[in-house]
Amino acid sequence: MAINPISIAHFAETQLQLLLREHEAEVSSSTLASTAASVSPSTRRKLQATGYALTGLVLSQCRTGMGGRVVGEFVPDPAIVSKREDGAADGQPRLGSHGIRVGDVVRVNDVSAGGKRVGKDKDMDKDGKDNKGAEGVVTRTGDRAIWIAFGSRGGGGRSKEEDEAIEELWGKKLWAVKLANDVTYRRMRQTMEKMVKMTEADHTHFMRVAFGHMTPLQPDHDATGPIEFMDPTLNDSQKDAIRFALASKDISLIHGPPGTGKTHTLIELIMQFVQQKKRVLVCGPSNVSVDNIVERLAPKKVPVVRIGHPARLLPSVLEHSLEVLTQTSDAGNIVKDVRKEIDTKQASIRKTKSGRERRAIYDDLKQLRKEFRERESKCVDNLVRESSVVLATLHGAGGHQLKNQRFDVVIIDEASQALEAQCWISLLSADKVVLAGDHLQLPPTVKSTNLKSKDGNEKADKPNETADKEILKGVSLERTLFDRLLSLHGPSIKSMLTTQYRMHEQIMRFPSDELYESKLMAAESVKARLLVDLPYEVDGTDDTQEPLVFWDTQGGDFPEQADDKEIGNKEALLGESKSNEMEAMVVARHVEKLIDTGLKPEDIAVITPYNGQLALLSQMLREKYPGLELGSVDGFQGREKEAVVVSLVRSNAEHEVGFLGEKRRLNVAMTRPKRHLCICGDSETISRGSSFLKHWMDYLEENADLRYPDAGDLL
Ligand SMILES: Nc1ncnc2c1ncn2[C@@H]1O[C@H](COP(=O)(O)OP(=O)(O)OP(=O)(O)O)[C@@H](O)[C@H]1O
Repeated sequence: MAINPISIAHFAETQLQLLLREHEAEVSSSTLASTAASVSPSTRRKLQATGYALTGLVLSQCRTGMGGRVVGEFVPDPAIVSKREDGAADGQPRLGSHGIRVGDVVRVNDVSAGGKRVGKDKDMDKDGKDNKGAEGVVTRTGDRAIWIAFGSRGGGGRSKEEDEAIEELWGKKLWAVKLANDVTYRRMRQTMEKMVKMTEADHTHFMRVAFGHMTPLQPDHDATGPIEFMDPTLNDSQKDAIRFALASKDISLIHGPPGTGKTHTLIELIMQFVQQKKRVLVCGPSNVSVDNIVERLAPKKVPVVRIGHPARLLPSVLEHSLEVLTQTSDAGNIVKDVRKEIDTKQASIRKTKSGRERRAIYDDLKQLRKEFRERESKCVDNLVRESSVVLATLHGAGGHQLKNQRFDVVIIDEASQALEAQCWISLLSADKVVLAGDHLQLPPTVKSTNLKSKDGNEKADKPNETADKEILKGVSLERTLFDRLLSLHGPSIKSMLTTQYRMHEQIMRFPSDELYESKLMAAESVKARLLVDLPYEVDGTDDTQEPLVFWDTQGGDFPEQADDKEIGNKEALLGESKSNEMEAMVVARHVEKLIDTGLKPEDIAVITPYNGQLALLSQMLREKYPGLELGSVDGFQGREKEAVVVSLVRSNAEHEVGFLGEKRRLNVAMTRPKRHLCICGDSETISRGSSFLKHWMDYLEENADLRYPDAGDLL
């Protein structure tokens, strides 16, 4: 029987519209929108100062790197350096300070490419040729040089235009500018376009279930038989989740509340699939989420291959990267010779003056490259086919390496942090999916809409008749696949991990009761841990022997301030920011007292939902305690610390709580600490925000060590 079916084509069309709007919002909020080829020297310097550019470069050498990409080495322009006199004592010129990092996509351009030229030929050089520079990915940065890999498609698949663009850089004064990386957007768009075009007959069983045309099939436990777990440390809820995911015929969700060992569980699940001779594609929304799994899987000796640009991978997982395997494995030998030949030819272009000879070399190169592509694609295909486990980011799964590859199952970690369209990039290649995540923490950041809803997750976990309508109205990109499936099919498609290995029981109790149906249990090893029990010397004080402290600033002496000034780019997303200077002083004093006990600043995090407050707290604390971590609540998702101090900021006569009303944000804030959580806020204002906030304030009043700061004392 069908339940609230959603038309797949209509869904994809709506997503396309929403994605377009999101992309436009992203581009327009990006400083880089205005930095096409031509900018003035002062803008270039400004861009360097704000971390977006690196000026005063020349190309010093080129070689063919991994995947047949050309890697250019860029060094400071000797002319500029001698003028600036900032060469090092050893006479080697150094790059100025800049914010370009490994993995950034950059465009390298001739400084004279634009400048004063304006109007329609601003991107043209003197010959009227298009002069957009060369785009690449930063592979390494050093004091004296920066290395950039060119060739977007890799695999020697550079086009003639790309080659020429690189050639053009020789002998020129250059600068590099960071570009917005729109690969993710492009791949989502392609996937949605594909889904729009599908006919009914193209829809797999799994797709029909995902859109409510069919109900999920019953899990088949008989088919999987008795399971022998390899990891002896797994707890019962983890084992149940693994059994459930193995037996599922189409969709299963692993719901992992904070600290419950989602990744730990996924590693065993992957191993079990491998033992059953299944091919598994493992994805996550970020490179870090994927590398985290590669690192933990690698010691298990299963053949794994990680797809992705080597510059963006953790060094520890490089040996499993497809591009490295293409070179180091036996299969890789067949491409080596051709690459050498390409290198030699490439180098000879520079020595050739005559245009005719150059053209001849380009023709040869074209042939060689074709050969390279064919051989490499065969090699890549073999390597991918021979691997039981392929790992990639969700958008990486849309790359050419996985074209036409089918998998028995796709596993997506941190699925509740991915846009649904992003998930579908990987999902079209399999008939079964396992999603791991927690829909009660924050969804991915979306710029084109605002996360200000007061009851962001009110509907989660309940079959929701209006889910389909909502999507068709195009209300939200923030609704994740994880959340939508749960609403569509109800909790029978999920299995929840219930033992958490992070928080003291008293820190865990409120989120467990309020959001996780009181199902969370604190593992024996963590339930009673206090700061004073840390393995290094910490004095026993009111703070270090107390898991939960509430500094209640009620009474009107700790009022918030509206912060109109721009503090960071995120302001556009967060709206006008707020701060609270008096409350910041309470936070600072608490931090000082903790550090006075011997607690290391590295073991403390101060987090707040408001950027205005973050800026204020940074001014007060950053210099004094460099090891202390200061951040936004949103940015701290997925992290943990021994002690966490949360500054709630809001304190006003109108009882406005703004986006404290989003309980997923508060859930993230209160579930980061292991041994000590200190909340600073005005219970009067906050308890009027929502029933959730009221319950929280009541809980803190009853269970926390309640303290009332004296404003006079602080001043
Ligand atoms: N069955 C277990 N027995 C003992 N420790 C465990 C078990 N499962 C997980 N842990 C520990 O719990 C911590 C969190 O586990 P893991 O890193 O797998 O979780 P995660 O899914 O990445 O994070 P989170 O659960 O916070 O989303 C780790 O320190 C891990 O060693």
